[in-house]
Amino acid sequence: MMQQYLAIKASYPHTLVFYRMGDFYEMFFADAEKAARLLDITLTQRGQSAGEPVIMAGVPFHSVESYLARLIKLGESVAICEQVGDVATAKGPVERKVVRVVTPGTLTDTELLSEKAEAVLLAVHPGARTGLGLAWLSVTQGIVFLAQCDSDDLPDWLSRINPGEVLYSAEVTPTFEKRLQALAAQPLTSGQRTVAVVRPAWAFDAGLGERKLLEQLQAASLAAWDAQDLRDAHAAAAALLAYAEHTQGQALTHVRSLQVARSGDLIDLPFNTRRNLELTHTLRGETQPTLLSLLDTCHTGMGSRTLRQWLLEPQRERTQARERLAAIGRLRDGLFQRLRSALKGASDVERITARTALRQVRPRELVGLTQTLARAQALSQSLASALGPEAPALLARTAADLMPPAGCAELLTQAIQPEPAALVRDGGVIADGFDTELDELRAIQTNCDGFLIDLETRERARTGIANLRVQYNKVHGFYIEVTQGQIDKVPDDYRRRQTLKNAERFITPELKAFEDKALSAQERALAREKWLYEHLLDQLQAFIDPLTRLARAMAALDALCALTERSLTLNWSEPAFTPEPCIEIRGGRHPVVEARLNETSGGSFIANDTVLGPRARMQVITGPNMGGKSTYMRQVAVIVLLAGMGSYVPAQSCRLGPIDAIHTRIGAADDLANAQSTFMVEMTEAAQILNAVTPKEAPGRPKLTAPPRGEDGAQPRPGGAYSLVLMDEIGRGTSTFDGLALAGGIAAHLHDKARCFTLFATHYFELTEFPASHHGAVNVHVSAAEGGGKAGIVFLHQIEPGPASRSYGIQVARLAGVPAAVVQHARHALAALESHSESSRSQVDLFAPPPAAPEAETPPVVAALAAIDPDALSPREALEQLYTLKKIAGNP
Ligand SMILES: Nc1ncnc2c1ncn2[C@@H]1O[C@H](COP(=O)(O)OP(=O)(O)OP(=O)(O)O)[C@@H](O)[C@H]1O
Repeated sequence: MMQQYLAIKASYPHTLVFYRMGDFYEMFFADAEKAARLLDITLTQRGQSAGEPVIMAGVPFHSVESYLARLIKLGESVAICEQVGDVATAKGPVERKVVRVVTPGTLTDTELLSEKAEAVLLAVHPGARTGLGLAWLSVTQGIVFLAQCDSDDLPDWLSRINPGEVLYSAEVTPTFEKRLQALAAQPLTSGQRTVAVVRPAWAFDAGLGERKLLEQLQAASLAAWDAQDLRDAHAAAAALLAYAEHTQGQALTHVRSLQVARSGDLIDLPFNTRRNLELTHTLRGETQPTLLSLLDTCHTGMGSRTLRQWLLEPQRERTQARERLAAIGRLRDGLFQRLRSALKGASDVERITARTALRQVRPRELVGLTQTLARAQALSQSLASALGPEAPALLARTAADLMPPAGCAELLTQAIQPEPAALVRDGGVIADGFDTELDELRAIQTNCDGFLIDLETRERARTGIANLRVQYNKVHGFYIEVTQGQIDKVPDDYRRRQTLKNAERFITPELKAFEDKALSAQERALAREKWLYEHLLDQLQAFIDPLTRLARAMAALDALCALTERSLTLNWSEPAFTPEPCIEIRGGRHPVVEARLNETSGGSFIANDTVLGPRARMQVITGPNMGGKSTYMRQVAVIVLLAGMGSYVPAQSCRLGPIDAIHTRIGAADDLANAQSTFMVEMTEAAQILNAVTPKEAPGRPKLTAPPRGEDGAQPRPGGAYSLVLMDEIGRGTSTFDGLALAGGIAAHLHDKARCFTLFATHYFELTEFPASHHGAVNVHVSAAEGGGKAGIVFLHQIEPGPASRSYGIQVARLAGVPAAVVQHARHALAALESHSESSRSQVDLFAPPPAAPEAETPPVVAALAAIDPDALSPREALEQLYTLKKIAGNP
């Protein structure tokens, strides 16, 4: 057995091997020690192998899921090694095989997966230059995604893809490996870490990847997806698919879709934006209150996952958003309520379908699927009939896709018992009446006594032996017992089995046949059930594609119903998209802050307008601390994002031009782990934004020399899109002058050179002079009133035109409970500072561009050289010129 174990372990050197022995999964040697440490289970020793004691630790098979869950959470992978041979006939140890490998990126077990999030596997392949090929998939979702990106953008892609595992080649450069390992070790927004897994270099073969993709998609060319040239991504896909198949122990027949993610397709939401806007996690890493937790009133896990994806991956092109808005518009008239009640309690068809394709599906999941197919059919019909001929396209498609494939539900109902056992190996899964042989085998078990009584009666009548008895014992099995006195009446077809003192025992061909059946009936029934279940899985494979479509339609409908419900409950309105660049919001609110105020009855949220367009593309926002600057800025970004995903928005009205990215620099967090100071983090983030929003000078195009000014200054990027930039108190992490100078420089750059709408909140009053010299900028302030409350200040949270008159920092400090003596001291010091600064203030133009560097004079020797035309010179003249040049250069 140890030999068998060691041979298996050799193929999984870096994975814990769970080796099935009876009712336990055992681990040996180093695996046992590791598992004992991680799971806090007991280590034992038994026997010897190669002269060493065998150290082992085990977990009971019936509770294996909870141990697996803990190990996966710790980033471990586990190979599940089952007995596959026949225990009865095996000589030596029963044959065993690893049937699947459970890894963080390829989970399919419902028990191990979060209902609301996908487990994603990613493969990364550095190309010849600085590009990277990416390929990723969630095994339960069945879509392969491909992308090629710049190496510098890897962190943003990682944060967007949120993989549980990332695969890379053993032959990447040590620098790249180090960088990837470091990125993987950083917690994602979700607080989850990624496990980086090294795979052999040959697994990353572009040709192989393309072939595998074509095989999965059953297509002849990748051109239909415009993916034929993504060689680095093909290489990544080769490793991705091979690894996923390796973990599932079989082909991924349900993976039939491909999507190419191009960086220009989506509204960019860099890591900082996702974090600062608290889209899926709060700044503290909790899952609520966040924008997603507010939006997600879905009734199914599939719906929640879809909603999350819509939120995090809004498209720049607005067809999709328009379709969703049209669908919500139609659902709002009460239709959504009827549909939702049918969605409640629906099973996770998407995951069940994937598990069916992977032949891992459990009987009860199939019962859930059967019931959900009935719901889907009802949903499809009621949706189609409610919509009529003028249906929005998305809803019409959804209704069509929700129609279950013909024959699927019938097959399942006929095949599976209404309340089956949890596992096929326990029996009691296949329905009565589905298979004659199984029915017979079951009948033998249940009707055993009846058959024996019936046989006894018939044999008594046939032989005339009144005391003939049909009986059974463990040693001899079934027999017919006839007392010695009646022996002469025994018919010819009776065969003697045993002779006793007073009686003879016989067997007949009929009884022998019954015995064969009865004795093995239970075992055979179990075997038959297993076979029938496998056969059922074969038949179900034909339904995988329509079931996948049905699952996606159901998930989309659930997400749309949730958005509809939110739009009504929270009083949101439909955004309008316009081709010209603008952000015009009337009565905008921050939905999460508003919800919190409602919950805590902390007053009502004050709605605010925002108007940004080519004439006013930057707002310089001033006002007291606690006044609501951050809230206002975030609310604009959140509204833009919600509209981008195709949701109604928390505003009275909203008109939006094309937006290609949302960048945020808010708050300052020390990155102690990476030894970066608050100020360093602040500047790094600012630099990233400035680089991202500044159009790159394409070779051959005229240089952007003078900063463009006035109305024509900032032109939209190709495609007419602007980025939205939120800058909150930039420069505050250093000394006042440095900070102010940097803030002024950054504002000027964003205004003059970048293609963006900017909300620029600051405490530097000097910056309120910025709009005077920059025509695309305006001052706004959050209002506060003096005199009210015990701190002498009331926050009105209203955005008003013009700069703030003062900052109220001292009042806020008092409000926060700073001792009165300190507040008094500060007031005194403030008065002194203000009078000093008034008197010594010199006119400094903070925003003037630096003087151009003086033109370097052309050296005389170069000028002389330029004047020479070599073709026009005789050899002698050439020699003279050479002497002259030497003289000019000062060499006699
Ligand atoms: N429009 C609003 N209506 C009602 N309450 C608001 C509004 N905006 C902000 N608030 C409340 O004021 C609090 C402070 O807001 P916020 O953090 O946006 O202020 P701030 O001006 O950015 O402050 P600081 O300059 O200190 O960062 C919020 O937590 C919220 O409770």
